[in-house]
Amino acid sequence: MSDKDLIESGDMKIGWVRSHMPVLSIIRESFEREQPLKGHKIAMALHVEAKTAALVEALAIGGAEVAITGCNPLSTQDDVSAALNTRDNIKCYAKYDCCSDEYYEAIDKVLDMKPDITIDDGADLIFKLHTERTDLLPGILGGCEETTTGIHRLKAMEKDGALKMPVVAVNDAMTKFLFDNRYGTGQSAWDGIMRTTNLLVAGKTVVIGGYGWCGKGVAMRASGLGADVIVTEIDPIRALEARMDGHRVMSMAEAAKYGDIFVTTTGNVDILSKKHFEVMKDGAILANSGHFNVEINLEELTAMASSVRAVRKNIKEYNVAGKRINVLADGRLVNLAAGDGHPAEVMDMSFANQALCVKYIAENKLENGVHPVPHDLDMYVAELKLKSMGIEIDELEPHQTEYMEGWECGT
Ligand SMILES: NC(=O)c1ccc[n+]([C@@H]2O[C@H](COP(=O)([O-])OP(=O)(O)OC[C@H]3O[C@@H](n4cnc5c(N)ncnc54)[C@H](O)[C@@H]3O)[C@@H](O)[C@H]2O)c1
Ligand SMILES: N[C@@H](CCSC[C@H]1O[C@@H](n2cnc3c(=O)[nH]cnc32)[C@H](O)[C@@H]1O)C(=O)O
Repeated sequence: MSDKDLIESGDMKIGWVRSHMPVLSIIRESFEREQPLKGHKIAMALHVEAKTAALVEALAIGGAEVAITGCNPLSTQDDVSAALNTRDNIKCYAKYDCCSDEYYEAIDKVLDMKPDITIDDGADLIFKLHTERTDLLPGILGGCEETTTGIHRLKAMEKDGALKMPVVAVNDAMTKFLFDNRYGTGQSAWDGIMRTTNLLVAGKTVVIGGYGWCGKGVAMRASGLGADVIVTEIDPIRALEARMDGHRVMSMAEAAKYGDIFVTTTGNVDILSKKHFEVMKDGAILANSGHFNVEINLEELTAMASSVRAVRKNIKEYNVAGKRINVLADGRLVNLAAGDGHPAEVMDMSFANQALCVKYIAENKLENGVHPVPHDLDMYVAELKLKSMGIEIDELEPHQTEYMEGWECGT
């Protein structure tokens, strides 16, 4: 594609999602009027695709200078990256399928702007700031973190006394994880798997590793598509939830024998490894929708395989003792590396939280450590979303408040 065609294609994608992100649009309009980010420099490492571009535009329109790169070597859409580079006060360094060196070089380039605010998805920028770029830490007002695993990583740093900046845990806003992780991953993981394989889900046995917010969504949609769902867990409560939601629950050692399609959503390593590959059926399909490329142990699978070949775009077939094991998108997030990521209406709420939290960091002096998203911001996003959907809800009447708060008439 020529540069002109790339930019045109990126602009079209951004225009489409912008018109389906009403909450972010309202925030963008207020940012344009009030310029709350004037003079701020924002460094970002997020999936560079159209919804992220809509967030980047809102921040730049709010007065900020923005530099962005990817947070996953396979999720960047080069047309969106090209379109972003035509905008004032925005520089994008992300490139699809970059090698590891290029990936980390781009993170350095973003940090070269000397940001005062960061936005991460997986804590790559913050990790770099605390290792090779510590000279920049005194200039940092704070950062935002988009995802569950990033927050685990930051809380571990905080516990060790290693976290030297404030970070807002955007993932933990209710208007983020209850919708993005559950309904977003629930839909987009299946979108990625179905468009990549062009196979039927109905009648298949689907094994979901992990029954957290992502796992619940992926399992719920698999059931809806007609699959027989098996869940694996390490947490007894979540295992019980899965069972009572109607799924079978067992160990992965057992489930590995039955699965036609496996989807990992744990944020943990080695959910699928040698002992599982050994007992899998011929033709099993493996996808990850959790974290980086660590949930499926591809090193072990490669070592076991007599041959590996590409059988379709984003599908590699490993021949293991005469059985074919198919891995989607090199074990990276199937919804982003083999699809377009979450639906726009879901990212609308996630990125509304990001925009409001960036403003919150710009306007408040926060202590070093991991901070929750302020409850009123979370509620504001929910209210705007409901309004954009044309939904009205009831309000407590004074006597109902009195009843709920009193103890005299409780029986
Ligand atoms: N694909 C996406 O777009 C997307 C969206 C949101 C979050 N994520 C990522 O997905 C992962 C899960 O996020 P979440 O919000 O669902 O987290 P969560 O903490 O709610 O759920 C993770 C679940 O995995 C379980 N688990 C951990 N180790 C396990 C093991 N060895 N076997 C079986 N289960 C195990 C945990 O008990 C937990 O119930 C994180 O890495 C997060 O960053 C991806
Ligand atoms: N960067 C790591 C960490 C997981 S990304 C998971 C996050 O991606 C976010 N996400 C999912 N879909 C999209 C999208 O379409 N655009 C931007 N971000 C997305 C979502 O909010 C979730 O918390 C990795 O690539 O493996």
